Amino acid sequence: MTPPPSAPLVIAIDGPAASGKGTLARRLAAALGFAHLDTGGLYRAVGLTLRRAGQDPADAGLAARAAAALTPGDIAGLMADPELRTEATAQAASLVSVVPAVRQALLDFQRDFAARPPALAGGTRARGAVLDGRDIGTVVCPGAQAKLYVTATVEVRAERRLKELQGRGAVAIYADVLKDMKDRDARDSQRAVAPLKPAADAYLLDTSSLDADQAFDAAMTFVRAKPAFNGR
Ligand SMILES: Nc1ncnc2c1ncn2[C@@H]1O[C@H](COP(=O)(O)OP(=O)(O)OP(=O)(O)O)[C@@H](O)[C@H]1O
Ligand SMILES: Nc1ccn([C@@H]2O[C@H](COP(=O)(O)O)[C@@H](O)[C@H]2O)c(=O)n1
Repeated sequence: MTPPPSAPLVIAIDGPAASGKGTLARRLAAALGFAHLDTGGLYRAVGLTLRRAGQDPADAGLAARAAAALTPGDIAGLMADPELRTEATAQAASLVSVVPAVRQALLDFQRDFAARPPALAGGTRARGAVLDGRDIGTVVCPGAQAKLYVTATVEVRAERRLKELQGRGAVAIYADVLKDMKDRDARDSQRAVAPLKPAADAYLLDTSSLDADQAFDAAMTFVRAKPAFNGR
């Protein structure tokens, strides 16, 4: 008889904006044959929905209603929308993310992804899931087999975001990007529910002086040393 497929492994990656967690999460997922979920995209989807409707993302009631109404189909569409990646949408996401009912509405989607990761491109079964965000190791997947907290100085992160925005043809000024990043860091780490913070058992990875390859190598060494990942 064929043994049942083993439960998917989960890697939780948290950290502040532009620390490189998304880049790292995508690379780890590709290397391990895992599915990847950018959970920031979910909060951005709520923020963008409100902006498009001309509604204030700081209005807790409207934000909660928008989050509860989002279907998986809406999420897939919004995740592919270029406007999801703008700084205005990032700020809207940060505003809606302080609302407990918004976080609750998005929790099942994230936990379901971790428990039943979707098939990879080509239809291959994913052997696990990598989720990146702010509260994955602490709230969404506290039982994750590997947890990383990726960080970098705010100045380095603002430089990275500036380059990224300019690379996309956006007009951006370093001082504005730095200020937005500081505002978002403060709101994300000081909110009452699920604030940005490392899980007690997370591996702290400061990428301030690491390039993306070096960050990936360090993360892979950490993950492979975890008993659950032996042989992967
Ligand atoms: N170690 C690194 N060194 C230099 N640049 C990096 C590194 N990691 C990622 N980058 C670049 O920095 C930018 C931000 O990276 P990324 O999107 O992975 O960050 P993030 O933490 O997921 O941000 P956000 O939370 O805002 O989505 C991207 O342009 C990416 O290519
Ligand atoms: N698990 C998460 C992920 C994100 N947020 C909020 O969304 C904002 C945008 O996230 P990005 O990763 O795309 O930058 C972020 O600033 C947080 O406010 C969250 O609360 N929890």
